[in-house]
Amino acid sequence: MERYESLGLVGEGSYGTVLKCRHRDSGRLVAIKKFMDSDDDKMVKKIAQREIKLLRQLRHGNLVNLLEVWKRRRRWYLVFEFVERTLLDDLELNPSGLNLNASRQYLYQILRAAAFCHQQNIIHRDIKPENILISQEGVVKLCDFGFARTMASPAEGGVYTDYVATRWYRAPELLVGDIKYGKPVDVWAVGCLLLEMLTGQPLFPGDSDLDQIYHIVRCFGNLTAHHQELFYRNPVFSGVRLPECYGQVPLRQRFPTITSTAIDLAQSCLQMDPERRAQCSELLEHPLFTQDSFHIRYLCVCSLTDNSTIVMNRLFLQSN
Ligand SMILES: Nc1ncnc2c1ncn2[C@@H]1O[C@H](COP(=O)(O)OP(=O)(O)OP(=O)(O)O)[C@@H](O)[C@H]1O
Repeated sequence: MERYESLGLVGEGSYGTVLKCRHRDSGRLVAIKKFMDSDDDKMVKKIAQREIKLLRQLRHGNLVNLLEVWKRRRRWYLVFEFVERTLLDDLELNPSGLNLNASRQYLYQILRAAAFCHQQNIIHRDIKPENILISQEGVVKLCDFGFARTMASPAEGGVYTDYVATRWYRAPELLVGDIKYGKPVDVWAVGCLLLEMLTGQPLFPGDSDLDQIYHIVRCFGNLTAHHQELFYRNPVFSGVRLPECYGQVPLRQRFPTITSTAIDLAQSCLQMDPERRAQCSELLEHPLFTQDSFHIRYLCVCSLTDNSTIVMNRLFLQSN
């Protein structure tokens, strides 16, 4: 840590803090994620080790780049390239939403990041505005792999038992407690993000898990039969009835001014049945990105970092 000068706190998460720092020799700006004491707390240890393992495996222009890792006095330190702001900052500056071009440029890169993770059989499980970093050049970098994990193997029964995802972006299968979920949970979160970018407001701002289900049911109608069954079997909801939905308000009716192409993409993400949700790789081919004025240009600027191992890709975007 002596090699870095701290420039202040940029983030505080459940398992530690993130500091903006400058490398004293090179002057390079970095973000250092300092985990809490990991020897006392098993959860912190698990999250830190999982994040390190996955980040070492994941190198992509739209994922935050891990530069260095060390452990000192029972704490893990993760050094990342520094990225100027988050999508949450942009949304706070634009309370009535971002314009269509900005939204789809961000969305395209979020989908590239998620498609890459999915290709590697990794589910992010916590896609939300705070975890979308945006550089000065408009390059999106997905961060926070503390909850991400590799797909459960058939030997594990394809099941996951740990708790995931910030409530507002949580898919129906997670809300009812399905332990056999998969990549579609990230696709659901992406659908919520798209509409939040276009309106400036969270799509389903539930204040409890039950309220979250209510928001979803009010928009899309009843949960699937399988999810209803899981809900009634889940001890967390014992004695509770599923919200009855009178007067459904579909997306097109709720957002009449949003272009139908964007609504169509959101609908493909927000299918109640995870099996019916589109895959990220398919969504990259959606007309929202292939039609008229959307043009994306990649320029790969490759530069070797201090330890000569990491190649940084820069992505420049241009919209005509
Ligand atoms: N590389 C980076 N550059 C700039 N800021 C960053 C970087 N990485 C993280 N941050 C900031 O720090 C915040 C917390 O980071 P991160 O989500 O990785 O930590 P966490 O402890 O896992 O948080 P959470 O409790 O939300 O899971 C981010 O929301 C972002 O504002």
